[in-house]
Amino acid sequence: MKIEALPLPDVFRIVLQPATDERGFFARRFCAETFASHGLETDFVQRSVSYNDRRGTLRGLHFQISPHAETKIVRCTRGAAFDVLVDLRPHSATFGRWHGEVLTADNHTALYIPRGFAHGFQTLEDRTEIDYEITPAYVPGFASGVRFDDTDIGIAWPIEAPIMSERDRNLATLKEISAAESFRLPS
Ligand SMILES: Cc1cn([C@H]2C[C@H](O)[C@@H](COP(=O)(O)OP(=O)(O)O[C@H]3O[C@@H](C)C(=O)[C@@H](O)[C@H]3O)O2)c(=O)[nH]c1=O
Repeated sequence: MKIEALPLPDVFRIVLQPATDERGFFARRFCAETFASHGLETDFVQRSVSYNDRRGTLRGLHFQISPHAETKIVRCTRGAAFDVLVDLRPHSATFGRWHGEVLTADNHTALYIPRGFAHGFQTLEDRTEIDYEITPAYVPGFASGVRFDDTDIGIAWPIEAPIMSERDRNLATLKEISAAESFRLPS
């Protein structure tokens, strides 16, 4: 497994290094020692799956507010998705900046998204499945998010007219979140 730094601090790409033979391959996709040596969390307490019927489905941008902010490992196990994370750490030099990667069932790539970031994705194929490893445990009342089309973030989503939940369409902008006392960031 290779752990590669990405343009935003503390975000990593995890790429499998398959040992291939005539049967197929074997590859490690989690190693506590390797993760710890890169300063990454090792105690993921929940695994979840997101199944999406249609190409163009967009979920996000989501985060859990403090003190239940989550660290996630995200991979695609079926189909393909454009996966996006946004730095929402108020004191970060890259606050408000986004990064996107294409994850597919075949490119054997996962993203490590630390607490303090918002996360979302848009599916590039029908019947796309996204697999999560999450820590700490999900707490429903602490779910929050920021608008997918916030112009201050400026994400270049690949497919127009996304299929989305009403909740996600009505999320606040980063400016609204930062200005309102009742809104809180993930850290
Ligand atoms: C996210 C989540 C939801 N749930 C429940 C709450 C709700 O009843 C149902 C569906 O939840 P949602 O509508 O929030 O699912 P969804 O819109 O897919 O939310 C997910 O979006 C992506 C972008 C992420 O980054 C995830 O962490 C998560 O926020 O599942 C859990 O039990 N555990 C979880 O970790």
